[in-house]
Amino acid sequence: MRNVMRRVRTMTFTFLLQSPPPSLPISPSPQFSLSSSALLSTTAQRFLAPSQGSLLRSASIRAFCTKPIIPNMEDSGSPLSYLTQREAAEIDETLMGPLGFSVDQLMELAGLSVAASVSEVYKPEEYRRVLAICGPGNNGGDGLVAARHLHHFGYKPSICYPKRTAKSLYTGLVTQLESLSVPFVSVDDLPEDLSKDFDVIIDAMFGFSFHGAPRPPFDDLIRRLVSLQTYEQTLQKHPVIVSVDIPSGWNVEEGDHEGGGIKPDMLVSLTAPKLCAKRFCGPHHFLGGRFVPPSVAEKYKLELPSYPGTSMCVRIGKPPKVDISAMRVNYVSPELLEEQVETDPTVQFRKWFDEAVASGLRETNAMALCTANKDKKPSSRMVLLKGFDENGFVWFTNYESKKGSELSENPCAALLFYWESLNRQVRIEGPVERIPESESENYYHSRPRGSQIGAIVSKQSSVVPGRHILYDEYEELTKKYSDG
Ligand SMILES: NC(=O)C1=CN([C@@H]2O[C@H](COP(=O)(O)OP(=O)(O)OC[C@H]3O[C@@H](n4cnc5c(N)ncnc54)[C@H](OP(=O)(O)O)[C@@H]3O)[C@@H](O)[C@H]2O)[C@@H](O)CC1
Ligand SMILES: Cc1cc2nc3c(=O)[nH]c(=O)nc-3n(C[C@H](O)[C@H](O)[C@H](O)COP(=O)(O)O)c2cc1C
Ligand SMILES: Cc1ncc(COP(=O)(O)O)c(C=O)c1O
Ligand SMILES: [K+]
Repeated sequence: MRNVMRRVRTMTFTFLLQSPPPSLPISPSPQFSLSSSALLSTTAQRFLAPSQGSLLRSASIRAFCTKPIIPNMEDSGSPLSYLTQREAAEIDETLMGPLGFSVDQLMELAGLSVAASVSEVYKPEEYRRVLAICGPGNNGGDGLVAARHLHHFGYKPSICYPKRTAKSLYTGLVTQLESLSVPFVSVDDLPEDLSKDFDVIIDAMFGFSFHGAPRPPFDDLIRRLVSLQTYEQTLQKHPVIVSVDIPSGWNVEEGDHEGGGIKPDMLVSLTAPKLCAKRFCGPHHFLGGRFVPPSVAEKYKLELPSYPGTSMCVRIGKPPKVDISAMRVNYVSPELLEEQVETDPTVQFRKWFDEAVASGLRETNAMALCTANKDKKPSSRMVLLKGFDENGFVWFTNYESKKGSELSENPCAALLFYWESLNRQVRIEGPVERIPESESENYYHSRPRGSQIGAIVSKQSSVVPGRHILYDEYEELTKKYSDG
């Protein structure tokens, strides 16, 4: 039997509620309040002062730098097709002619793709206030639909729709938004500086039928979006601009050929990117409009990425380069006070575990298991917690794996749970022992057949000569034990 149980006898527990101030000073400062974080150590049977906890953390941030061995990662940039203005219009006609789509359908899917792209990058907790600036054509319609979906996704949209189209499709979209109490703001009522009132601006003024130079009032609105870029240098956070299909004011094929146009942070190309998208330099280029039938793709020789799972959008182009040192989250957590915490850490763990399960977290029982070999060289990996009580925490693994042999050499481990949406982590440290073989057997037999066979086939931590070896052995064992 390869999959067997381990139990860690608990020696140290640490319950940590994460709510530090945005930046952690290296030494304690008056900024630290008692509620900023709390650590509970049962080994010492006392609580560390919150500032001590934060200080430890900030000190360790500066103290350690590991040099991992990083494999060479090739850029897997796949070819992409770009449409001319004429091709875009032709595809539109084909979809709504011989292919039987209605404009309402396509607009709904386009607007949903825009909302999905926005919510993939700009989370409502941080980018709640959305302004959709909608033009007179279908691009404007996409903006109206996107705003409705964003409302349902938890954003707070407002609409600027200065040139309304009298067709029932558009009046319907307006009615739908009004029924959600989404405010419509006139150009005159919009602040000159849009940076204070909005976190996201959806640019849905013009799409692929744009020509010439923008006419009023859109020229002025585009100017306001351009001027946001000059605020960028002075303000820490400025509203992000999300352009629908075409950055408004850009030539559909040549892009921002005169310079001085808007520079969106996100472009959501619909159906396929238009030629101007080659000039897009922002960090987030997405494709939406998951409705292209194969005949259209073949006719226009469209090379498009496939959409993942059930998603309405897919990122195209390289993911943005991030400044890792600037990545941070503002933790907003309730206080964790000594008197709120159970004296028995197992009881406290049960409480937090149940809350994590109730909050809908996936794989609440996934935990990092850290071991070290006899030379004190540490290693870690995820395993699943399969039970716990006052005697310890139990998981299954393979005795012959790396972790298995490390635990034989050095029967001590650290476990770590991180429940991100709750801002909580639990650290557990202690000696490890094998649980009785009968318990292992019972658990093994409770597993699904596929997992049982998989565990036998998998020689954990060893090099696999090829995928087929695993498949073949899996097949063989499935046949061998077909009688149950
Ligand atoms: N299958 C697809 O591909 C799908 C396409 N979809 C969406 O449709 C978009 C194309 O829509 P569209 O054809 O209605 O054109 P769009 O660009 O929104 O605006 C035309 C309006 O703008 C006006 N206008 C033009 N120039 C101007 C100027 N300089 N200054 C001022 N106004 C100007 C023009 O007025 P006109 O000049 O004709 O008087 C007209 O009123 C496309 O990009 C995508 O977002 C999705 O919904 C579904 C799937
Ligand atoms: C979420 C998750 C849960 C896992 N659970 C287990 C587990 O319960 N037992 C196990 O042996 N491996 C589990 N694995 C695989 C291990 O992380 C690891 O890849 C494997 O056990 C080999 O580790 P080692 O070479 O360090 O011994 C899990 C992986 C993930 C991502
Ligand atoms: C290698 C390995 N073993 C065991 C498990 C846990 O499986 P089970 O829930 O059947 O014990 C996992 C889960 O991801 C795993 O990846
Ligand atoms: K646009």
